[in-house]
Amino acid sequence: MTGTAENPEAQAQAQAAILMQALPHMLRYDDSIVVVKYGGHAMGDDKVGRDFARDMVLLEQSGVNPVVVHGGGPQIGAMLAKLGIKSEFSEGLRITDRATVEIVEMVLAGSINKQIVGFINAEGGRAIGLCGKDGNMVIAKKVHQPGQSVDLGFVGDPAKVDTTVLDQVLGRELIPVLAPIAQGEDGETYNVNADTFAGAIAGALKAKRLLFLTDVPGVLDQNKNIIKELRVDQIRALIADGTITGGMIPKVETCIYALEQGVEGVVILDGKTPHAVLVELLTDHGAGTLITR
Ligand SMILES: Nc1ncnc2c1ncn2[C@@H]1O[C@H](COP(=O)(O)OP(=O)(O)O)[C@@H](O)[C@H]1O
Ligand SMILES: CC(=O)N[C@@H](CCC(=O)OP(=O)(O)O)C(=O)O
Repeated sequence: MTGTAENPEAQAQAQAAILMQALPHMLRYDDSIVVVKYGGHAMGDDKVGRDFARDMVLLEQSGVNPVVVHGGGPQIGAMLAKLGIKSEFSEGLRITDRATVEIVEMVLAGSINKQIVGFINAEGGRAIGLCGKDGNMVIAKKVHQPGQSVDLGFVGDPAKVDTTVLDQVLGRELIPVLAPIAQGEDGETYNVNADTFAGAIAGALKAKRLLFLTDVPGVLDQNKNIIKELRVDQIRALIADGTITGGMIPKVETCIYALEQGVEGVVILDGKTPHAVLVELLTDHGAGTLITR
């Protein structure tokens, strides 16, 4: 038995000491923008969703301006399977025909977006759910994969980002929650990879941090140990020697893009670890892999 459980005063002192440890970190991020990409694999069950929402509300209350960009790849896959629509990927991107894009928009901008908004509001925050179409925030252009003959259909990359709507929302105790759906100049709806969307938003907002919540502790070396810090040139070497593969390649490429656009640092971390975002931003320990220029 620790003394604190029997001694409420000592317990309160211990709690106050923990709060004080967070002060330098709160000051560091005060009034700055942190974009958090919440991946479909990191979403898990309702408890994980509620914990994530509480972290966002705590950040907002600490003076940080969080912007959530969510994915939902596994959830789209489950809905397409339920409807009997076959789905395939080419180099990590979902081949998206007209029937598929309707479902993608329904799942991302509809159910997942509103679920996250609901979780944040239930924890005392005020979230506002948007997608790239709102206020022409993101204009997409159709993706053509070099050297590939396959037509990806309605898959887009962010060609233009207009932050007017976000500028209105940020700093007013509202937490924007963004679904990676955008309109093209041709008026069509495009399915945008959530990592790419988050990178474009973080770049346009010149965010202090871009956090990728995924299903691994960070970038792992050949022995599966976490690499705590990486610079852009080291990333290129890790891709070249085969240490970074699969879904991690577009993720780290987005990191490089975001850093080039003026984001100060990008962190890849495990979204299923309780309070991963708070550990990263508000403790001395930190979490995941920090990538800087
Ligand atoms: N060096 C590496 N370190 C960590 N993960 C890696 C590495 N190389 C490949 N990966 C893979 O990348 C995956 C994360 O990418 P992805 O599945 O696209 O994530 P998300 O769905 O969260 O966007 C990991 O689950 C892992 O299988
Ligand atoms: C073009 C493309 O592949 N879009 C993704 C969008 C969702 C996403 O990226 O979700 P995660 O972050 O959970 O992977 C898709 O259709 O799955």
